[in-house]
Amino acid sequence: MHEILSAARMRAADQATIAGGIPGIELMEAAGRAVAEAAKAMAPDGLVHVLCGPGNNGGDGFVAARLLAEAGRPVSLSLLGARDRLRGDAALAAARWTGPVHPAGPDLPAAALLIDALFGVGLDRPIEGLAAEIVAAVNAAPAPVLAVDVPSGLDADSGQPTGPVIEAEATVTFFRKKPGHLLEPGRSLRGTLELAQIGIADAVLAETGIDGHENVPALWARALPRLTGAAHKYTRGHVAVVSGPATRTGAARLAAGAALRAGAGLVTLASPGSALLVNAAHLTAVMLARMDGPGDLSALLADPRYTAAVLGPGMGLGPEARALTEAALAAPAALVLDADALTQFADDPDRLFSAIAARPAPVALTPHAGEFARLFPDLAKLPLKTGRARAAAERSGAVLVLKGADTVIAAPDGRLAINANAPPWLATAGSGDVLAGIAGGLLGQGMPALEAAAAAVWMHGAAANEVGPGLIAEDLAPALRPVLATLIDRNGRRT
Ligand SMILES: NC(=O)C1=CN([C@@H]2O[C@H](COP(=O)(O)OP(=O)(O)OC[C@H]3O[C@@H](n4cnc5c(N)ncnc54)[C@H](OP(=O)(O)O)[C@@H]3O)[C@@H](O)[C@H]2O)[C@@H](O)CC1
Ligand SMILES: [K+]
Repeated sequence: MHEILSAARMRAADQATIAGGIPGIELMEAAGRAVAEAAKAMAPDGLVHVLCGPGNNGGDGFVAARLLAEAGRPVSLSLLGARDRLRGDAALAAARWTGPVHPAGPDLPAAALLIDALFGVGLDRPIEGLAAEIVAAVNAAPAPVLAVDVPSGLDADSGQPTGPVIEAEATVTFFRKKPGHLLEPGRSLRGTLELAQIGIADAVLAETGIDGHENVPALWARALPRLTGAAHKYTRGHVAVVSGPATRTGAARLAAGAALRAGAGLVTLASPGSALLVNAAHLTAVMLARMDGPGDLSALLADPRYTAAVLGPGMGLGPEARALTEAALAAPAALVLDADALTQFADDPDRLFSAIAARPAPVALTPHAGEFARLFPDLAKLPLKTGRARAAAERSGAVLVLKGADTVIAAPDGRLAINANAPPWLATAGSGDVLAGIAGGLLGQGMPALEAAAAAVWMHGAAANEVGPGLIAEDLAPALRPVLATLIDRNGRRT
């Protein structure tokens, strides 16, 4: 249920189902029924006004209107375009509606609920003219809006509005979610999301292919590190985190604390001598090692007990900092490269990618949009965030975590997950440092790279939801405890 389908793949799934012998009108009846049920739950009484468009999205609206009326609800319906121009299943659905069909316009009745069945995945250009006036009127109306499939005006693949767009309280979509339900601003515009099954068999996915998955624990829970009775701290991995200079140490400490909370057995902060005292003053369970330059870091990481290293948070730019990252790339440990450790390669991204290709252990890159554009200037122009992440993972040979409110995680082999559990209060100073630390902690326990990165992003969002508004980055690592408790039981077994 967590696969994601583009608009084109969703159309292919509809068509394959219809070709397999299930009439399209049956799918539409099921879709309309799901919308009618959602409408009843949202507005238990009062008038429901259904706005129907000229295609099959409008057809779903006709079905929902009929079923609500049959259930005794007051319903009114308006249609954008002429009734005699409806085609196929939409025409069939309209023929079963016996109530009046009003011409759609910006004058809306005082309703308890508005159903937006104007445009679905068939939208292929910006909404304008009369339809745009209707969208504005719907958004200004006091009644909540239930969108059919996608809020009208939203591009189902990118999550971007194509122009005027409906702001919905809730959306009912069919068979599988579309990327635009999870990518911002689509995720905000669709309100709460309900996924309804309408008679399309799961087996059709083998034919259509998928565009990725929603990032949910089912994707990676089985790859979580397993704690056995025989576990001791040395079997749980040892993570090195590279500290910045004396005036910029907090970011690395945030990452180190998060790596420990994520389950790494040992975490060592590799600190320049000049920053040892300030780091020492703040550390307890995290250990401290003096590291004055790339030679020291190479010597430290040559010890195979170091299973992962995290570089970037607070690290700084310039040749010395870059030499540290080069040293880590040449070491055997798995790596998380974040922030400055990425920007260090802006002048020569191919140097980073060839170093990644030459090392056996995995690398996760965790850029935000700005850092991404420095490493992948051409890919940053691709229209879809999913396409940007996928292409960058393929080029770099690393697991790519393209951060944001809608973080996309992609592997070089094409696997991709869109994360959708991050609350807005996670956008705060130091939040990214904690994410890098969680990813390092999971990689250090031997979790495969895509799974570790996806799990880290999800846990980060879940921890932020535990904390709630007012969160500061220091709150995140402690909040991993209740999050981990939902994933790993007291016997160390994955739940
Ligand atoms: N049997 C099935 O397949 C099932 C489909 N299902 C449902 O169908 C939906 C997809 O239906 P769809 O493909 O007919 O497209 P839809 O979103 O209704 O819009 C296309 C219409 O709008 C028009 N148009 C487009 N853009 C426009 C614009 N900016 N401004 C103005 N007009 C514009 C375009 O006309 P055009 O002018 O381009 O000829 C066309 O008439 C899907 O989201 C789901 O809800 C479910 O019931 C399950 C079974
Ligand atoms: K719609």
